Amino acid sequence: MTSSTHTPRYYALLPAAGVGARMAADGPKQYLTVGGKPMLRHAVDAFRASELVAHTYVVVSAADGQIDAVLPPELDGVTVLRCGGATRMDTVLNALRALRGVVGEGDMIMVHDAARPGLTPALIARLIEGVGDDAAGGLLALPVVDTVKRAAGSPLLSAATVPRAGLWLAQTPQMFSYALLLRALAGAPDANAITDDASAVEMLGYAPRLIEGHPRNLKVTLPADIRIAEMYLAAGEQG
Ligand SMILES: Nc1ccn([C@@H]2O[C@H](COP(=O)(O)OP(=O)(O)OP(=O)(O)O)[C@@H](O)[C@H]2O)c(=O)n1
Ligand SMILES: C[C@](O)(CO)[C@H](O)COP(=O)(O)O
Repeated sequence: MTSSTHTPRYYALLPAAGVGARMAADGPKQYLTVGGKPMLRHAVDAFRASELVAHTYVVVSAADGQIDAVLPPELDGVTVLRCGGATRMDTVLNALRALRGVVGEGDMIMVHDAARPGLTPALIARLIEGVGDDAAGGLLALPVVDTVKRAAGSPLLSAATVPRAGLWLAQTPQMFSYALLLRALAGAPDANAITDDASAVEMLGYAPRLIEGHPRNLKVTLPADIRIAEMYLAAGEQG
């Protein structure tokens, strides 16, 4: 699906209002130090280093007391929005509503987890190039390489093997036009069931492009992920 003669601008939007329950740290995981700086700062710096990105918006909760130390107000190219919601979807939707009239309807929004510190300008460029002018947008993702089991029972049993052909693991950034993403999230039935932006867009009948990402762009979810993220950051490969 292709459309439009409008030349879009590319914006980054980072939901950073989660509590990191699965990390079970002292505070929200986006502020944990990974490879020498806060996790969130790695993600923001990848967008700041990309010449393709017009501006970066970071969305935190109204009560957040740590953001100013990580992203000082004078930092170029970044604006903090204090409108985080109860779910990731709510956080992104609140930010899109706050940006109405600030970004154009046809401009492209790259939504990226604050908890993915391994993003690089090369991966951002790959997403933008891969999506091109496809009106359905697209996302970074990785093909599943392991054998996939369906679990059942207690104790857990391997009830079936799910064919992995055609299965991909969604990463971020996920990129859509402002208008499409707002329509998708505003119309989505259940914020708790929408774990990524692409799933809301799919519900409108669109099929976003899958662009191969890189393992270094993992989401830091569990404590053991910190070491893996640090390994990729130290290796320096751009993805
Ligand atoms: N209400 C929420 C929930 C999540 N997020 C953000 O969405 C991304 C998704 O990552 P995830 O691992 O789900 O983060 P948390 O919700 O913090 O983690 P958990 O589910 O373990 O609590 C993170 O950048 C997180 O800060 C958000 O902005 N607002
Ligand atoms: C958006 C995401 O990171 C894509 O993999 C993921 O869906 C976040 O979901 P989670 O269930 O909160 O980990």
